[in-house]
Amino acid sequence: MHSWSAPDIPSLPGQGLTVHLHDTAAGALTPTRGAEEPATLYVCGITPYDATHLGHANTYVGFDLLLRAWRDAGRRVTYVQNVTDVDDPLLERADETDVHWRELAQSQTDLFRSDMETLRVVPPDHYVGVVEAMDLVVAAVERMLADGTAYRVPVPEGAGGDDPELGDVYADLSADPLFGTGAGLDPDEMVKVFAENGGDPDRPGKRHALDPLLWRRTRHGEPDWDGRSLGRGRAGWHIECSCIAGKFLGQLIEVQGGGRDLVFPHHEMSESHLRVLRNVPAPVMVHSHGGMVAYDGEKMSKSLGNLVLVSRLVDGGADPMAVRLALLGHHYRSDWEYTDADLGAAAERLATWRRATSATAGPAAEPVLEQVREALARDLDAPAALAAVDAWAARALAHDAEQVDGAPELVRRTVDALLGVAL
Ligand SMILES: Nc1ncnc2c1ncn2[C@@H]1O[C@H](COS(=O)(=O)NC(=O)[C@@H](N)CS)[C@@H](O)[C@H]1O
Ligand SMILES: [Zn+2]
Repeated sequence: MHSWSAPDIPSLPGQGLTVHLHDTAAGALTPTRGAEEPATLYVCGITPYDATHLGHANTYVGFDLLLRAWRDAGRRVTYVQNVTDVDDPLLERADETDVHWRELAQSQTDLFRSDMETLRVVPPDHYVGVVEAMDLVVAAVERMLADGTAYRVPVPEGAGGDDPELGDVYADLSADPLFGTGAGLDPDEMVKVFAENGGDPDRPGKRHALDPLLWRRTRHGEPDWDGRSLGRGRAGWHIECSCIAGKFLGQLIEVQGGGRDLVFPHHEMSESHLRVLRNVPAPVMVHSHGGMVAYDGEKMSKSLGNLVLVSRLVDGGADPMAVRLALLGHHYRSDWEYTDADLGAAAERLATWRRATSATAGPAAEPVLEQVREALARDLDAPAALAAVDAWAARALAHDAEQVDGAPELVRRTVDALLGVAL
């Protein structure tokens, strides 16, 4: 699947610092690797409907900072993102809105791509839909059945499909002694959160309540794919990301990223499947999660319908760079409530920065570059980076500092390359 066109990233003098990121599993700041190591990043992509709300955008702009900081630090990055272009919630939404699920997925993925371009988010090197990756999932699930780390559960009576005795396939989590060590939840909480996020802890025939679905056999009226020895059906949610990340990122996923709502069950399960398939204890080095964006007092989400869409803001006249700055004004890991005032304040900041960098001379810019680099290296502290640029702009507009030729141009390049904001 094609991704989207990449924004220019201007070069900067010198080189960025080693990026430290908060690791959800360790609960601590963790250094990512040095310039000599190729960087591998997996960020879970959208389930394509109601795209692109500010919650989605908050997450992808957040990891865009990581990608930009890594490149500034001289690292070669391989970035992979999936699209969950078939899944229960997508099929439900397609039914509700009487749109064919393929059409819904296609149009919403197109809208997402154009929103990412509008926000100047650097595209992934591999943008992969689960539909096009179905064979990867079939091969992985056949392996797990052969290794005894997965098992079949009979399909409910009358669910439809050929040879129902083949059954759905579940992962046997007891094959992974490290399961659950990432999320920091006790067993009861895990069962509760699992059930709230598409899990089926009470399904008869399962060995353990938390065992996740790997392969769902054909059901009446649902799309299905050739599962070879599994029988026709479709991929489970978590194994999809294990397979797509595993295929393109080789032995180590340096950063597995997403919003905090993916910590459990999704990222815990995806990593568990990779441990079992690869027989390694730590397929993921840093577990990185962004905060939740709310609106009208509730987490912005499809089901609640309290969505603020990037495209609607921009169609309404908002400068995309003001939208991006509104997001950058909040630390990527913080939960926050979007208000229209956020956009207003960001538009003002944008106008101030544009005014301050329109001159040919201004206060020295090297300190700003250094402060922005330090801020991003410290767990992508965008608010601190914005404050450093604010301070420079105030001095530039007050004309109370030495006037260095070309300084405004270096500030423009710094803000563009590291924050993705075109002035
Ligand atoms: N309100 C929100 N605030 C911040 N991030 C959000 C919000 N809602 C969703 N996200 C993030 O946006 C990304 C896409 O979410 S999604 O469309 O529901 N799709 C999925 O979670 C799956 N396709 C991942 S494989 C995820 O990383 C999710 O954590
Ligand atoms: Zn995922």
